[in-house]
Amino acid sequence: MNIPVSEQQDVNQPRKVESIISASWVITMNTNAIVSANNQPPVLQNHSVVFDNGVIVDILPASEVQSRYISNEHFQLDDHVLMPGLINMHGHAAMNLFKGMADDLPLMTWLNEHIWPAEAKWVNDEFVKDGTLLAIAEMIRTGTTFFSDMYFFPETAAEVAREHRIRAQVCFPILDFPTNWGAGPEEYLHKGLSLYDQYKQSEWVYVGFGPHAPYTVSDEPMTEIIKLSNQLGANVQIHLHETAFEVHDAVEKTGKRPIQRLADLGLLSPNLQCVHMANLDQSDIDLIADSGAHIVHCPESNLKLASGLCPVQKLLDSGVNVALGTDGAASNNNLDMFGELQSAALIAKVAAENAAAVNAQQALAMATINGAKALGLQDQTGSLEVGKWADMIAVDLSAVYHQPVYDVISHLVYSTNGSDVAYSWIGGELHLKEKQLQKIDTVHLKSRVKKWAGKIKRP
Ligand SMILES: CSC[C@H]1O[C@@H](n2cnc3c(O)ncnc32)[C@H](O)[C@@H]1O
Ligand SMILES: [Zn+2]
Repeated sequence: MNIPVSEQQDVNQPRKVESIISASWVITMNTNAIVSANNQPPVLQNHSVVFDNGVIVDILPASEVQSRYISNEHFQLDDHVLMPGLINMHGHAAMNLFKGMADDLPLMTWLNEHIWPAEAKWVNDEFVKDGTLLAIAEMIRTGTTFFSDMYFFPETAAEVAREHRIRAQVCFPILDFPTNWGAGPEEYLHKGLSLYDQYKQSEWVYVGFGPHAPYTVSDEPMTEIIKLSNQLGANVQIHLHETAFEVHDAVEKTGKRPIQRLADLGLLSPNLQCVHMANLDQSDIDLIADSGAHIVHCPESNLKLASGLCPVQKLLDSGVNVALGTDGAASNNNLDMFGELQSAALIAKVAAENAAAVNAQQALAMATINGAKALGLQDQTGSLEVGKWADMIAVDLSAVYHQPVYDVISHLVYSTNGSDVAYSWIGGELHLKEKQLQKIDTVHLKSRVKKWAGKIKRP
């Protein structure tokens, strides 16, 4: 191939690139490194990550970067940890507008008596537009670069994510009954498939199927979902085994535990993401492990709604991929993935009656590379590696309350929260700089949200 002389690279000259980020610590979460000696991902001291066209091109000691690369943009982040952006694998973004509306209730009372009536009254296209942007602002501010959503008006959530340049998996809802978004399963599937078509080439928005739960989706639509998702190779996300009531009620009505029913229908596959799984026995774990389906653990929602404890260590020991999600802000009540990964590490110890259960590295993996695996995008995101998207964040450890820093991984899991996130890049685009959102007009957003709050009020 003939390269024009003007474009030829002199091997001795520094290569011109889009951006260079140098930080005191770099945690790559490289998949191979995680399984290296002591299961400890390496912490690279004083390293630089170099990216061009939104993709990582090099990770090297900061002392070598000047001689190899040249860029108009070089961030020198002392006392910061550079790491992969967090992946929030389950939520209902627009529900941010219902935050604090119905607290201290168990799941079915919360849903039947508060949330579903409120959704019937308020949820429309405008609600989803403003609520989703509010959620995106919180997620970017606290370190999330990829989120998964399951809510009504998914075309609006997808558009808000696309417009604001955050990556998203948008699972369109399917239920047996009508809602403000559609008349029933046929219409949900029809609208969802056209949304899938719209984004099938996108590297930012991934459309998946969102059957709400086993107790709201009967066999006929479930079978249709299985057929269509297999044809397309699309992901499916479902709330599953969230409460003991769900499991007992299913056994009483169908003679089967919910996951057994779904297995018999043919839903279990590596394209399936099972959310919650807070009430499991060994037969459930075996079904998941054998199928290659993924689990999305939502520890804070499970605690708040008193749903149960997901046996994360047992699942990991069985070879199941466990990712992490916040669930919606009406059952959490925030979207801070640093808080979530701390909760995940702490609760696992009580659940397993073992302080060594879900150590800091495993918790961090759940919030990064395991999310990417659940999405089927582990070659694109979830760790900092050459050739992957530049989806990354820098966490500021300079505050007095972070001193001393012996082990940055311990700090990130046990003593950091989302407000310590100072920088965020998605596909190399700068979204957060010195803790300030760069692409969202928060003054305008807050005034829109205040208007909603004035109308909705807490009953
Ligand atoms: C089909 S759109 C999403 C639907 O799910 C409701 N929801 C929110 N959190 C939970 C949960 O923890 N379990 C079950 N359903 C949940 C949400 O309000 C929407 O109606
Ligand atoms: Zn949920």
